[in-house]
Amino acid sequence: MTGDDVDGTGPTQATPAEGDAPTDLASGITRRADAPDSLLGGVLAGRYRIERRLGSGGMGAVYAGTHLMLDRPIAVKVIKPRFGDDPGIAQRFIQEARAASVIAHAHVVEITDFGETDGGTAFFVMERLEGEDLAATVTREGPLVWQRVVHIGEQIARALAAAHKHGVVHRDIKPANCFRLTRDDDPDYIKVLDFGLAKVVGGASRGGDASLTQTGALLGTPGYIAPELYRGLAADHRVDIYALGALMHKLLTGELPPMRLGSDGPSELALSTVPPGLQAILRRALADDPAARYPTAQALAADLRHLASGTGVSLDPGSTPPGASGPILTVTRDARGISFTIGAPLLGALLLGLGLFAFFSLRAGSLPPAEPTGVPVEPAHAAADPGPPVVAAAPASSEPPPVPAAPTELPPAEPRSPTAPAELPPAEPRTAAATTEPPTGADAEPATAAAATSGPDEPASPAVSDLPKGSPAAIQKAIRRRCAGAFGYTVKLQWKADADGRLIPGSAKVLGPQNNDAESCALRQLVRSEFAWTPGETYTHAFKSG
Ligand SMILES: Nc1ncnc2c1ncn2[C@@H]1O[C@H](COP(=O)(O)OP(=O)(O)OP(=O)(O)O)[C@@H](O)[C@H]1O
Repeated sequence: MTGDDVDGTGPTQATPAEGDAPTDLASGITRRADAPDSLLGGVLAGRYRIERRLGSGGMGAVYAGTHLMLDRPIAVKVIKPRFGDDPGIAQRFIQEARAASVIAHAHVVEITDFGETDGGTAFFVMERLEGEDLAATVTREGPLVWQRVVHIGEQIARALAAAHKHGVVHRDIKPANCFRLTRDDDPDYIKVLDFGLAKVVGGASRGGDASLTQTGALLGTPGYIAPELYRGLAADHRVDIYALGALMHKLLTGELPPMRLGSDGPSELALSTVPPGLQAILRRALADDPAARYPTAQALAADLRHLASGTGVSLDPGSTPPGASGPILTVTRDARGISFTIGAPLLGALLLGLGLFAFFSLRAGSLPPAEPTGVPVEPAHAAADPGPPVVAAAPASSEPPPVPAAPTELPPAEPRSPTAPAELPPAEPRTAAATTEPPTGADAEPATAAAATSGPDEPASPAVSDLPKGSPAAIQKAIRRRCAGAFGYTVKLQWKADADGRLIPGSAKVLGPQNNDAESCALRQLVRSEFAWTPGETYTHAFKSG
């Protein structure tokens, strides 16, 4: 919930012409009535006055309004016009709103109404919250003290536990979808937003009448997506547990989890001020193998509660904190916190073709195959490839997961990334060294600053206009900042971008023998970066630092 406009159109604050009478949008069939900005000043469904726009995200815009009869503040999420061309999207939007509305939990935003205008614009009505989302909090305040993170994490875990009991998997847990408000003197009271809505967007992007049962896409926000989804394996509610682990990591360190929570990883340093009990919780939530993860959000909430109350963390017997099996993947994400989807067949072909998941395959040899448990999220490749998954699914956990009330499935999707425009040049390996565009990730700094740090050893720059957001120069800047003390010679890096312009996990490598701390540090910074590049590009970059 960043409020950023992912379409690049910018949040519009248009108001109706002066003197305009309120429009009853429930009876309005015209496109004008359904265009989001024309909602301002109107009355939706005969009872909700729409007053101002709070922000917009990937699938819709959110407006502040008032329930006219009850004189009560409300917020309305209205589907975006571009989804209006999909005949099924409004139906799915409402289905998800209906599913989310039954969760009824203190830490889940309350959905009080939903519907569709005659013009086909779907909407749902929520309680209006006063505060900000956690993305805004961490951007403004930086890393939070661990006690706050434990408190916040426990509330989200409880919300997830309630949702999972109803068969609802969130699929897009991230700071932007967790709203922070003050309640009963608690300034960190959390309400989770947008349950199940990632699924709706995924189904929409194929166009036509995609149904809830269609599969074939990987949904979520890079950095928060569980490894089993990347592998195209059967997945379940534990993808939410992984995402919550990533969210807590982000709140604690300001960064997404590294590729692995190895003993010498940068995250170890980042987490060094965190109590060992919390580190163990994070490793277990972020376990690469879902079976090593918390089996339920309830179990995660219980451990967070134990930690908060000083009674220690009660890890299940036999479930080793998965320090050696921490998250393998950290994937780039857009700095504006925008969700996107990756077409799984394409991703799979890339990964297989390039051999980038050799590491996964090696690890998978030690994993016994098993059926997924709990609320299923269908594998990303299911529609395109009905054969067995490349890597065995995780074994069932010792603790029974909640019984799903209504299994949810993953609909197909196309990338939502705004950073992969169609007009970008075709993919061809190249070397890049400078940019005039600002990087888009957490390490973002002004391009001029990045360019200023470009050393004499950098390869010749291509046409500046060719360079995408998140250039090698920006990477260099970020790496220098993080690893500067260890450098003193030339480091050569290579990495590849996927079809959405995101770094392909495992593609980043140091050219030549990687045998020292500086190279390791540079590599880690690269794979943890949140930049985006031209889709399909291979990049090589050499620079001197120190
Ligand atoms: N119930 C609510 N009460 C108050 N403000 C809200 C509520 N729901 C959302 N908002 C505000 O509306 C803004 C836009 O919400 P929206 O869900 O469209 O953003 P997003 O999470 O970035 O989008 P998406 O999840 O679709 O990618 C949020 O940043 C938040 O400030």
